[in-house]
Amino acid sequence: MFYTLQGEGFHTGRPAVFCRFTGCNLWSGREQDRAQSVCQFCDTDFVGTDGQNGGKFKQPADLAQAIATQWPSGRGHRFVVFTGGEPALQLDDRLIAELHRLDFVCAVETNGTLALPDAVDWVCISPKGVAQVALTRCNELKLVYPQVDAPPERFTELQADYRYLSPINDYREQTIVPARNHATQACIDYCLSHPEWHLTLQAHKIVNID
Ligand SMILES: C[S@@+](CC[C@H](N)C(=O)[O-])C[C@H]1O[C@@H](n2cnc3c(N)ncnc32)[C@H](O)[C@@H]1O
Ligand SMILES: Nc1nc2[nH]cc(C(=O)O)c2c(=O)[nH]1
Ligand code: SF4
Ligand SMILES: [Mg+2]
Repeated sequence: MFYTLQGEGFHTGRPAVFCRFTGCNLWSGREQDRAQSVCQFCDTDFVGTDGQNGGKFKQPADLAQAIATQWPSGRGHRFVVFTGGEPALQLDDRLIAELHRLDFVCAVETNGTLALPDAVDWVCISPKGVAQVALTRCNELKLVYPQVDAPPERFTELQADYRYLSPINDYREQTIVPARNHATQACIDYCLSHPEWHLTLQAHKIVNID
């Protein structure tokens, strides 16, 4: 868990507590499994619960309280982003209810393959490779581009208020993003010829924050 600025998509620049769940249904998180996985470009270490402010929380209220502790005291505009790993494996109605009680707006970053609690306030789906997207609508669709098995045209039926292309980043580089590499140029070209798609950059990597 960490307090930072949302670096991607619609809410870029917005202060948020990030709560990163362990585990994913599309990759084990082990390097030796990466090449055989459905999702092969993940830039994130989601193995274990020993990360920054990590731990195991038995009750939803305990996790909600730990999240609230991250927020600057006496300040409103509370916003939490559930990510991972794949948060849909663990997120449930009780946790969302506890966070709503604590006045948090709840967002989720998901690969879209699994159902989510209805009460989540903001859903960002980021499809991966051949994995079938099970959700039918979202607030934002944030497609990592290019992906041979997941071209933008595959998602025309998926309802989304906003559609973003996010240049695929070399997973070996956690921080530095070249100003304009091949993937970024490909995103620019696609957006210019398909104006319903907007470019988003991983701003946190550019400015080197969490
Ligand atoms: C680590 S994932 C966790 C949430 C969820 N499992 C998912 O895939 O959306 C968080 C975000 O990082 C993006 N991401 C992961 N690896 C990336 C990479 N190499 N380049 C660009 N975005 C990446 C994902 O597409 C997703 O939008
Ligand atoms: N600043 C920042 N913004 C982010 N947006 C999505 C992230 C993620 O890993 O889910 C992420 C992240 O790890 N850091
Ligand atoms: S990007 Fe998301 S779906 Fe892909 S391995 Fe990472 S956590 Fe899993
Ligand atoms: Mg990230």
